[in-house]
Amino acid sequence: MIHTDGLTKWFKVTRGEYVHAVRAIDLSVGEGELAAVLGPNGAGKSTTLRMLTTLLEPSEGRATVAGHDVRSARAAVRQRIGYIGQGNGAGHYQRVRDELVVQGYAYGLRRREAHRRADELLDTLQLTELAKRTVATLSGGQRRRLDIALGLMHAPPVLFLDEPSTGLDPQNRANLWEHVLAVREQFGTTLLLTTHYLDEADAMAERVVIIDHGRIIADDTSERLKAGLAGDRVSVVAADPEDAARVAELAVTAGEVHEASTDGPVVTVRAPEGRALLPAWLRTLDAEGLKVSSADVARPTLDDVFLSLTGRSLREEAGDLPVATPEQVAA
Ligand SMILES: Nc1ncnc2c1ncn2[C@@H]1O[C@H](COP(=O)(O)OP(=O)(O)OP(=O)(O)O)[C@@H](O)[C@H]1O
Repeated sequence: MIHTDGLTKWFKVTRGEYVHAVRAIDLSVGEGELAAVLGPNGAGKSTTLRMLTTLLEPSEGRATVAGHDVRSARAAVRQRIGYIGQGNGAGHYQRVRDELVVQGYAYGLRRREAHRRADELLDTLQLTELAKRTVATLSGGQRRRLDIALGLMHAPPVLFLDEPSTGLDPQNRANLWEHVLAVREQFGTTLLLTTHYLDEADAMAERVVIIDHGRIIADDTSERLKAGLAGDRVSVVAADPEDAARVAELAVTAGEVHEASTDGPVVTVRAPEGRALLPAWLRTLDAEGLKVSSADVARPTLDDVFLSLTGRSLREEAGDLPVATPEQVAA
């Protein structure tokens, strides 16, 4: 549904200086997939989305969405996508249902179809009770749901959402996600969204694309990214700190282990399958007569993945991209 080949964007900032916002991105998202694009501030997420939605012309490379080229078939792409940007699209003084119907007309729906679709979306996004309220009276979470409904009025097969949950409290974020998943379930929509929230991408998206400095640095299921790059963190606390070195040695005999470290009585290892390693490790320790006071397995997070790829934490704000001369951009 979404394919890019060397998709690139640079912006001229001053004479002779450019920001290389997106660098040769190759991405492929299949029909009905839900992919989250994750990355620090300024990584190039919005710029990528804006190229895929025909709002920005790529500097180089190619992209097709729903089978049409974003450069040469902009109108065809626009007919087949919904885009919910970071701003709020709905007018303030219109009633909710009217806003949807007018949007339907803008996309060329006939009266009956626009009304039917508006009611269907009000139902899916649990806005029916608010249908007669003016947009200005809605809460932040309700407005975000209305934005999604607006983006879906013309039944696009692909929906792009740029940071849909930013600014919402945790309860409203969870609620929004329920609705995004319901949309996919009901309409089979392909969804590509950007988010800052690691936990959200982890829990909801089946596919996580991590962008840093305009490049894709990881693209896989969250589970595989975490298992392959970070591994579970397994800790055992020796009852006697003198045993710590021996406890660490025995971890290796219990299963596959990467990086072992000791800190006083605490022995920590990384393991691809922590939940399998820990009982085997404890059995080995028991057989050797070594006493343990506590043990723990922590699943890796996407932040661990980002850290192991870049040496930085995704939770820290990334600085702006350096500007470059045209020669550097070309290189
Ligand atoms: N019109 C523009 N002119 C110059 N530079 C731009 C322009 N638009 C974006 N940039 C720069 O391109 C880089 C990527 O920006 P982009 O908005 O795509 O990042 P992002 O990952 O979406 O960030 P955020 O999470 O903060 O929204 C940034 O360094 C940004 O300052």
